[in-house]
Amino acid sequence: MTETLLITNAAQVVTMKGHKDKPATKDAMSELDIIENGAVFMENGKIVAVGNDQEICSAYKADHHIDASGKVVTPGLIDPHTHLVHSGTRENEYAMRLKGKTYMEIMEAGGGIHATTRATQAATHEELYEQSKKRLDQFLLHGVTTVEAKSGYGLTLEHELKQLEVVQKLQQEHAVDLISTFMGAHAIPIAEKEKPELFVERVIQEMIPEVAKKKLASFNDVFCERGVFTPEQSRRILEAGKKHGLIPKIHADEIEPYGGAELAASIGAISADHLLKASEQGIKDLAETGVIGVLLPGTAFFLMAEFAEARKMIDAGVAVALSTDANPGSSPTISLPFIMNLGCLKMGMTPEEVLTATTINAAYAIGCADEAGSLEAGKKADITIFNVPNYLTLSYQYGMNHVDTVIKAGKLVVKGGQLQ
Ligand SMILES: N=CN[C@@H](CCC(=O)O)C(=O)O
Ligand SMILES: [Zn+2]
Repeated sequence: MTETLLITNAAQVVTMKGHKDKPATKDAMSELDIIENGAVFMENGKIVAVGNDQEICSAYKADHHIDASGKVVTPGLIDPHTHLVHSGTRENEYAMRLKGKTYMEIMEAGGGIHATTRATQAATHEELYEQSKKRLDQFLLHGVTTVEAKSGYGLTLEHELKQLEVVQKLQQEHAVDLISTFMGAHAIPIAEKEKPELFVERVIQEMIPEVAKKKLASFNDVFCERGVFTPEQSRRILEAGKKHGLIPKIHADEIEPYGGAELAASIGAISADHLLKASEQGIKDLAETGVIGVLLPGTAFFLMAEFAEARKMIDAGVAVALSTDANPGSSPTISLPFIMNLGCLKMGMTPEEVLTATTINAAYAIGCADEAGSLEAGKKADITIFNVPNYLTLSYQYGMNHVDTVIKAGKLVVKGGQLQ
């Protein structure tokens, strides 16, 4: 039986169309394709037509209607970098940092990622599932319909698989679409601190082949940072992933310039993430090779660090995407709309650019732009309706949740700001 739904009378429909083959760069990041007094018709979970209200309403009849008068319709937002599946919180470390300890000092003393690894290792599959499901519900309530999720708090084959299996189960059972990334190289376990090479070999020989065999991830990510994985170790881990069909991603140049952006460009990564301290050469390399810069301003905000140079990157031709980096240590938030505020206020981006960075460019950063990230015929009917009169208000009023309605694959999943 066909299921049809029509959104009518929207103050603005932001389609984001026109970025078919590649992410938006430079001026194209400001091309939103806005339809005033717009409408969207969808059938069986897919978008059929987007256009002016009168045209669409006279051409299509639907079983269900949503009146979007006075509201803004956008593609469902996409978060391309999260550490969704984990156990526990680290507010104690937050208090330590407020007194002057640094993120890396806390990690070197056995806290940080190690603390969350202990908690995640101790948690059962069911416990991790329940905690992560609650976070996904919150993402949905904030207008996000696709979320990338990394492992990396297991650090043994058994516990990395456990995290990835939770992602897989959530993908099957939750409305939000999940894209899975293996990140066994998130930290060197404390017990192996003196023999990092043994751990690198274990990631390469033991973990990557098993993750690939079980088809539990699409991407392979490494924390390339002084005191964690060197550029040379990172390269080996990412090359090994490539041999098993895992596409490289890199946590690059977060704390200091370390050649992460350069490595991302030379190895053909789909994205380089963080980039707070990316070098001039690194930015140039990303632009030339088309590696997407996934910027995480919530992390700079929460770690009280300098923000990534988004303006410089966009002007240099880097395709920029934005993400929450949702995790318990460096960015405990799920609010992608707040990240949009930070993009404008702290990184020199425009309201148009932050919308591009959380829709179509975010989709490209996790390889799903063929079916998400814009409102175009044939794509999944993933749609967010904001209770604001125009898109500018989204990045103007900050720290507020304006989400009214979310439609996922043609189904109403949030109505009046409430989960259905
Ligand atoms: N920097 C490395 N990984 C995460 C933080 C993980 C944590 O602190 O638990 C990040 O992207 O910020
Ligand atoms: Zn991260």
